[in-house]
Amino acid sequence: PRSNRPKSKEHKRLNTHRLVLQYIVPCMNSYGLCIVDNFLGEKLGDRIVQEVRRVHEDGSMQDGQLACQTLGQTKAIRGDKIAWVEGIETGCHNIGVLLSRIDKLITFADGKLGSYKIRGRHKAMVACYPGNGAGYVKHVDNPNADGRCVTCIYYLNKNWNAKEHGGVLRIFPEGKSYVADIEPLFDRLLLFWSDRRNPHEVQPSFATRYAITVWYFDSEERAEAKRRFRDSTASSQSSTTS
Ligand SMILES: Cc1cc(NC(=O)CCC(=O)O)nc(C)c1Br
Ligand SMILES: [Fe+3]
Repeated sequence: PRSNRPKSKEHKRLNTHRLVLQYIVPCMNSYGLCIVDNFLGEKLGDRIVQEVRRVHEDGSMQDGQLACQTLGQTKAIRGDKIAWVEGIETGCHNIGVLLSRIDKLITFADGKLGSYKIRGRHKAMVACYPGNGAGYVKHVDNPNADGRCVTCIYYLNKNWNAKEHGGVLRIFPEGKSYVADIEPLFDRLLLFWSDRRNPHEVQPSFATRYAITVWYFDSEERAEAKRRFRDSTASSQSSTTS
């Protein structure tokens, strides 16, 4: 049947173009966040879930670094375990395909997402909330102009029921009277501005909750952040040597 006929390359390219220009760009510029459901389709989505499960079961995930230093009950602050993945490691091929598909979206959108010029990104952060009721305290991804401009999160959780499992990502768009409650649903891609416009939290999760996050850099802000970092380390070295 036509439905599973392989889409021509050109056909797929036009689909991406339309998705970006008619939906993602206007949505980001109006609301500062955007949800794309059924991003890759079930087959590829399933393969990515399998790879993430193996990364988790191989024990290659470490406890996420603390969102803020609190003595004693550190576990209560960060329950998620994370692993940094480029997508070229053995057994991570499909995670690599996901990253190249998100890269294509961002490249198509370049120049139209705010006034950002995006020329690079972080490695992907594969995260797992173990479902013990842990979540993630409210925070801003990039509060001090470290260069990150867009946060992209790909969710991998089939049959997720927020009533029962919690794990909702709640975004508090700055200056708005509403909050955005986003369920971490399978094959869902979420994009939002990484700066103070989008404080967010993960509500307590009561089932295993997987997500893959990539942060894209604005070239100017990133270069400036590197300059500031170089100056600060240089000055601290000079003060120690003097
Ligand atoms: C390590 C780290 C994780 C996160 N994750 C979330 O905000 C959760 C998003 C979701 O899974 O819905 N954010 C920051 C700023 C750092 Br750093
Ligand atoms: Fe975050």
